[in-house]
Amino acid sequence: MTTFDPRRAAFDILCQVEDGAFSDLALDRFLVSQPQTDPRDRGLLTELVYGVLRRRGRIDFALSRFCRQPLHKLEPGILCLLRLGAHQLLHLDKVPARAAVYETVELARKVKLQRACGLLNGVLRALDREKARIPWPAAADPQAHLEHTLSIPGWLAKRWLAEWGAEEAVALAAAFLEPAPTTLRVNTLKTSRDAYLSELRRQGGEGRPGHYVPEALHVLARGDSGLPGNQEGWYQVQDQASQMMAHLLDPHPGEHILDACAAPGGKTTHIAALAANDALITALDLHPQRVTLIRDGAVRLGCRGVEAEACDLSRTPTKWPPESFDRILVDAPCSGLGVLRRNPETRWRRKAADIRQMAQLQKTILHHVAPLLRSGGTLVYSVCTFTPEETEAVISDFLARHPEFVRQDPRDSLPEHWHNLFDSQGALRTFPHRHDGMDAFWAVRMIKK
Ligand SMILES: C[S@@+](CC[C@H](N)C(=O)[O-])C[C@H]1O[C@@H](n2cnc3c(N)ncnc32)[C@H](O)[C@@H]1O
Repeated sequence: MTTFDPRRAAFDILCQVEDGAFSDLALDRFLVSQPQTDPRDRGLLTELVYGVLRRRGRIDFALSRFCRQPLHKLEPGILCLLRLGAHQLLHLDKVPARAAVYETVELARKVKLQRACGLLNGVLRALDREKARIPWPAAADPQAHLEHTLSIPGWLAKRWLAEWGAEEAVALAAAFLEPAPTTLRVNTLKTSRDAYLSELRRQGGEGRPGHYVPEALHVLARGDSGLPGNQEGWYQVQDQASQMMAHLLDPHPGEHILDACAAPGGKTTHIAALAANDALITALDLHPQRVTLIRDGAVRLGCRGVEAEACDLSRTPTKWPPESFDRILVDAPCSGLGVLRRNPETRWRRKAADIRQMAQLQKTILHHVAPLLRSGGTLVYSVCTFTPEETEAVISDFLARHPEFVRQDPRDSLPEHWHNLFDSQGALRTFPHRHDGMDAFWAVRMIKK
């Protein structure tokens, strides 16, 4: 077993994220390149990267009390080192304070920022001495509590308070600070959930069935050799909320189905499995390199009938005649605020203007796919966010422009224990602090008259 320096790797990955990389992809890339390494180093690296990104608001609140310069005036590399050191001091019980300070100063030397050693030493030691006396804003001041204690950017905190009220906004923010569960969709084309769980246990792991989706399995512990059956296509890593969308679409064998925004293909391959591998599925995505992921996934999972191709649905699609499809899923590009646990940097990247832009794109995509659905066909619109602009407002706009569609309350056709996931308008809404740890998704089912 080889070793690597988790703090150095975390620094490099956080710098990449600062330059626009996605933390989950950058972390995966690094971990895949270091297969034979100590699980404790891998664990610390993951904790450092996700922890700093999730708790940045709180870390900065603490640092700004001890740093004479405003944080935004610091060199990005130095600020990154300060955040790494502060996260260890504030949130990692298992790292002794002396080690957190010493290792951060040493790291500064390794990354050629030795000129910051004095600053790092001074600020981190002061933080360690005074950390019990930091006046964290309490829930009585919900805006400050959300921003500085729970690390929600100010503009988002303001929106959540207006939309949800203080108690719910705080509960949601707290849930988004926790790591997301590892949830699998067991591939029923190759095995069953019971058989997979038995195999996981046989190899020293542990899991528990998802509460809602019959294929969902939460992994509680991995065996020594990881998860069984990756190459064999026994599973797809997929949040349980995401797994609900193919069930909402309700595909049947023999149908022609359009998955309009399909990459990397989690829902496409689920649709294939639910249709007993006997549907023709046209899977589109804007980005050709992401279309490759759909094809690779379909091969690994043994899905037949998947035709994946690049297509920009912000333009009118001309390849398919009207009424070509029996069912359409629009799993639209969105602000992604429902998956903050998995993409923690999203909270710092998103701007209010993005939400308006996304909503416009979602309306355009829906408008362009509407003619492709046959009369009597089913259209499901889903997003992994919960802003009113990208959910109810998109559907109101769509139904006003397309009176040939009606909303359908799907509860009658779904298991009874799903019913509490629907609001009074028949929209599916999931939240991590309420529903079996699921990501926050929103979806509606519509029928073409
Ligand atoms: C939420 S993701 C889809 C996730 C996918 N359904 C799954 O379950 O694996 C949204 C997708 O929309 C794609 N997209 C963005 N703009 C698009 C456009 N104009 N036309 C088609 N696809 C688009 C993105 O590339 C992205 O892959």
